[in-house]
Amino acid sequence: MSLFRCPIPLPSASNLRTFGVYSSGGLFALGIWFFLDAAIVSKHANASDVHVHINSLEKARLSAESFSFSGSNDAWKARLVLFLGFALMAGGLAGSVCVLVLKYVVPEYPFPTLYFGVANVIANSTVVLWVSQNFEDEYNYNLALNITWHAGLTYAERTAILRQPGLTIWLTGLSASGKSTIATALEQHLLHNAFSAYRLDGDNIRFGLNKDLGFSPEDRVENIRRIGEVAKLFADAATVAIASFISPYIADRKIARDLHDAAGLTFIEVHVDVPLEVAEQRDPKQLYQKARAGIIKNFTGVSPDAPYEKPEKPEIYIDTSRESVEDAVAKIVEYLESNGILKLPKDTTSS
Ligand SMILES: Nc1ncnc2c1ncn2[C@@H]1O[C@H](COP(=O)(O)OS(=O)(=O)O)[C@@H](OP(=O)(O)O)[C@H]1O
Ligand SMILES: Nc1ncnc2c1ncn2[C@@H]1O[C@H](COP(=O)(O)OP(=O)(O)O)[C@@H](O)[C@H]1O
Repeated sequence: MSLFRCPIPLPSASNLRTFGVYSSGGLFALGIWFFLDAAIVSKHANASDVHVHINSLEKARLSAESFSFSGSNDAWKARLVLFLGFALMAGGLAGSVCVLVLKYVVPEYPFPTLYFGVANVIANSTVVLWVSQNFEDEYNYNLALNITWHAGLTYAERTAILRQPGLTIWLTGLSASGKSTIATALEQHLLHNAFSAYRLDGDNIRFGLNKDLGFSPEDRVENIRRIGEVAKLFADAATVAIASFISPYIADRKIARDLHDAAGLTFIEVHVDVPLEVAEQRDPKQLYQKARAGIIKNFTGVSPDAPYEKPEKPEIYIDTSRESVEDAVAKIVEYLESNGILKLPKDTTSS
């Protein structure tokens, strides 16, 4: 039993000893509390599991440096810290097993004394299992797909160089509500004011990227999923992506929004509203006429199987039966300026 006695003589005063026992217990409890607290905070802030050890490092940078000796060496530093962390945890686990076998598994120590040793092993094993499980999932996933994230410039670096933020302005509404007309005018207005802007339009995208998709509910879901991803790339490239799609389903627009939120990019939903009768009167492509005649199936707002779900809380609402195209553009620009998203020069006359 003298195996674990400290070789350095310690003060023998009994209250000093008691103080030592309680302080080490307190420190242990504090350590566990900090660990759990950091894990919970990390979970909320990063929406993923344990990031406690490498929170101060940018994950994209870490992955990009996986096979490189250049860069800031963050990856190597993180690996060293992780290696030491895992080595300490493994040492802790091995130590707890030794203590259990040598100190507690003896006939004189039945339950509950034996429980101290067992609890020590369980505590150490749980920490090791939990941490390794969380790291393993992510690396296995990337290994299985054989892909590595390559980070170049960060979004912050791009926007600083280009001196403009990236964002997505998402126009949703019935066919002929005025989405394309407003999107075109807005794109021109921003470009004339030296902002990079690019319009992604329902009709146009279906000539290329999404030419394999029709208007069944499944195809519309896929259409919006792809556009959400593309718009996010434009926004990440420090451009104003102006997406004008019917995008009839609330859930799909939310997916596009969440994608931007997760990347820290601004997403502004604009409901381009119009009464169905007004849209039908406009009917610039005679699509409503064809839908009423039964020539076009699944036509949004007309066919019972093609509903339009209005946004519940769009950032901007425009009723094009009451507001002109110029009013609509001014309203969007006003929103961008008053929310500190873009600042357009005051003296411009171009639109
Ligand atoms: N069945 C049916 N329903 C709705 N729209 C139809 C349909 N068939 C063809 N079109 C033309 O396609 C344009 C809408 O494409 P989107 O990609 O915006 O639609 S969706 O978001 O996937 O619902 C739409 O363009 P806009 O009028 O500019 O909205 C129409 O020109
Ligand atoms: N206030 C308005 N805003 C937008 N378009 C309008 C407005 N008033 C009339 N229009 C007309 O309505 C039609 C809308 O067509 P479009 O922009 O292609 O709509 P969508 O892209 O939603 O199908 C155009 O012919 C446009 O000139």
